[in-house]
Amino acid sequence: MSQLDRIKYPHDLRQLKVDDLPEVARELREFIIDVVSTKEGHLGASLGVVELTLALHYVFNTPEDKLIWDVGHQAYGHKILTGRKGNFHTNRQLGGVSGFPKRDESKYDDFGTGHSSTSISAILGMAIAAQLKNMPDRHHIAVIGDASIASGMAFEGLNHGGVTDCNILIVLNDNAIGIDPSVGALKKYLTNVKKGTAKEENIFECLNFKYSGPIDGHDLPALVTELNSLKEHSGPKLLHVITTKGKGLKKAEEDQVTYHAPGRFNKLTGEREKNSAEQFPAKYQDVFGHTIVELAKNNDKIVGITPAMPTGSSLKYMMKELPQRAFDVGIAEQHAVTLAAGMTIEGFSVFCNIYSTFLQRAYDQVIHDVALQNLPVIFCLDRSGLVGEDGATHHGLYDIAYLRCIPNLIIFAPMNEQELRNIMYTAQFGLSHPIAIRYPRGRGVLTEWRQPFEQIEIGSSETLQEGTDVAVLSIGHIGNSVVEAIKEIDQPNKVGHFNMRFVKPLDHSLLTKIFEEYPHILTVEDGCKMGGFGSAVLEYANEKGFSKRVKILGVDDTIIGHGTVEQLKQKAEIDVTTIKNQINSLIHAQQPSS
Ligand SMILES: Cc1ncc(C[n+]2csc(CCOP(=O)(O)OP(=O)(O)O)c2C)c(N)n1
Ligand SMILES: CC(=O)[C@@H](O)[C@H](O)COP(=O)(O)O
Ligand SMILES: [Mg+2]
Repeated sequence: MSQLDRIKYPHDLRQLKVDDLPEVARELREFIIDVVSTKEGHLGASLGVVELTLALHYVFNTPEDKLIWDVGHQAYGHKILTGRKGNFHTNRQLGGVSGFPKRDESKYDDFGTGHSSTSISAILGMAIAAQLKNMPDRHHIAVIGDASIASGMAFEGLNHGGVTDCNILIVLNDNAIGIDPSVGALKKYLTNVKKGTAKEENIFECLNFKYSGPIDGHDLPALVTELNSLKEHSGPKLLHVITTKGKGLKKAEEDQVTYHAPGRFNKLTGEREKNSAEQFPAKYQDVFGHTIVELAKNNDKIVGITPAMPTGSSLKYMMKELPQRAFDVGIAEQHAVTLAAGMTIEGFSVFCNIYSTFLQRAYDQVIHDVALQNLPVIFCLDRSGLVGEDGATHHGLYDIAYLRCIPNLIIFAPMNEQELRNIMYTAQFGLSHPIAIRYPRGRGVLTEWRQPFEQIEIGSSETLQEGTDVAVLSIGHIGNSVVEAIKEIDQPNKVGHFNMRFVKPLDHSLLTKIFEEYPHILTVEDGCKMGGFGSAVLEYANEKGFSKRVKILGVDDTIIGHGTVEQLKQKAEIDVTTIKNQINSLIHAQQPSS
């Protein structure tokens, strides 16, 4: 039995001598590599904090002491040491262990994470509560990365924490990289601290934190000594540790961007599995990434912005080819939106690419800084709909609902790659309103997407087929599932299919015709039902006095967890089979009386 096998919970770890810990670290790293190499997931971040994870659980009395992992993609070691080693092979799979800390999964997961930069506020909340509850001996630790600490919310937490006497320890895990290399003035400052050339005053000390470090985050005895010493100091503290993302797997250390989440790989060599069908259909993100370069080469007013996702959004192509006009602003969604607003005022066509789930953080900026001033920012919302294995924290299910209620905003969802290109082409000339273009994670449907551009009329839909009994109104990529479903039914000529394209403005003349001509109406979307596209159709029908029933297929008012996109679509009942069954049952339903 290995050392690691003997550790079911941190209590077992604490029985070991410090000298035993490096061997546990070796085994833990090997175990993470072993599982992630076949089951996939986030790799580099967890490999980088193996020693830190062991040291924290060794020194502190978890779960009585509170420990929060910012983002949580680096918490695999934590999960394995806290009762989940046996199940870890189910990581990110349907019904299995979540890829992020989750309160209902373990009492060791003190706070649910997934989105970055929340840990300092949350741990401070717990620490203030401990004071109010007269629990002076409890320790409160947040581990946060160098990219995540540069985000506004983290600063807000530090700013507050520094004027308290709370027992909090912020561990800054500095590996100089986020998913892509870290950016910004703080990154430069931290680099100077590491080189020993920072100005006299330490930024964290100025904020009233007891600063210690930088120390080598892979040196277990040093970590244990430092943490034990910090444990004796009450009040706000920050420990700066230097780690290497991907530590222990050569390829992951050498190519940290790819090995953030590398997919399957050979656990001995680190070599990634080759996917022979990698070319077509193209990923939507790449269609965006290549198209913005193509457009920007002919239009010097085009600017691209990403908050810390150059690789995920594929803005990296523009950053390489037109670096003066493509900006990675770090994990700063709020700033990204308002920055875009400012540039738009100066006459630029700004494509602000933000994952649907991360735009949630910049909601007020979308309303206050963009929509109220009717600035024609072009939002590209990647990863809309169900994203799969990242699960609940990352699904882009709410954007239609949260954007639809904002005046001035146009909302468009392409059904395929060409529609994405065409709307980008259309928007670059400057619309009279801001626009949100939502598209999913993954691949489109076309074998040839680089076709000549065509302008799209705002508010126009596309009739894919006319029918007699059921009108299916789809929005975006999920329309392709409707096409498949119609192919599978016995009487396809009874079905009309309309690719609505715009959630806002809706194609009112088409809707009127549909309500007048079709006995049954079905709407299909890959977002939440409440306030979504189907709701918009219903509101229109209600306003115009159409009393026909509208059946809405979308995601119910419930949390959808992790699994493959296909499994989750089935669970949410927006998969091809459900669509087919719904159409069939409407074909066979009685004609409504009005
Ligand atoms: C609000 C938000 N924006 C973007 C992301 C996507 N994201 C996940 S991890 C990550 C980088 C985090 O870097 P860092 O904090 O340095 O941690 P490391 O991966 O280096 O351990 C980013 C940008 C996110 N999870 N949350
Ligand atoms: C942890 C995190 O937020 C990111 O790493 C996210 O998992 C990226 O998602 P994509 O794989 O869809 O780019
Ligand atoms: Mg980092």
